[in-house]
Amino acid sequence: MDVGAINCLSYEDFVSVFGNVVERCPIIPAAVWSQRPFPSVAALQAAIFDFIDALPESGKEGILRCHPDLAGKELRGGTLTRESREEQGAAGLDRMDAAEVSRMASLNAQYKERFGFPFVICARASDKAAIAEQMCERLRNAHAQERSRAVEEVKKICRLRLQGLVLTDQINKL
Ligand SMILES: NC(=O)N[C@H]1NC(=O)NC1=O
Repeated sequence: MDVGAINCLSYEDFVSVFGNVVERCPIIPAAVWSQRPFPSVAALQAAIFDFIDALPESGKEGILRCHPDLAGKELRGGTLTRESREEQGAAGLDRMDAAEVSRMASLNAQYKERFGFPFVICARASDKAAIAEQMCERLRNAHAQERSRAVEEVKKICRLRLQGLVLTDQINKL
């Protein structure tokens, strides 16, 4: 799909195509649809990022709370979104031994206890060993610093999901 086709979408179709570029937050594409026509796919992405940046801190934390745990019960139960399942699979999180699963569960729990939202990282840009390391490291961050770090990861995930949905020639480049 190119930017011309994107600009022709009804809001129902737009939300159906872009509804999960931010995990389980279809309100974001539903909100930015009214800014069309977008001059480029990069402009669509910028509108999504601006919407996120304009949210109060509680709204940003709300977005983080829409993310499933990494290697958590949703992965085991098969209830992840398609995008999340593919990303967690790409990082090898669906192929962990019992010790790795239990370490990840303990880090997820410590992180949630400390910050009140789940650990979020762009799994496609990482792997299971690096993710566990990052969890340990980021657990030491201050709350506000960690919230903005996690939102940056949401944007990385969004960029890759958008890329997967659009053509990547000049005008559509991100
Ligand atoms: N918790 C978390 O980071 N979840 C996500 N990361 C990612 O790349 N896809 C997700 O669903």
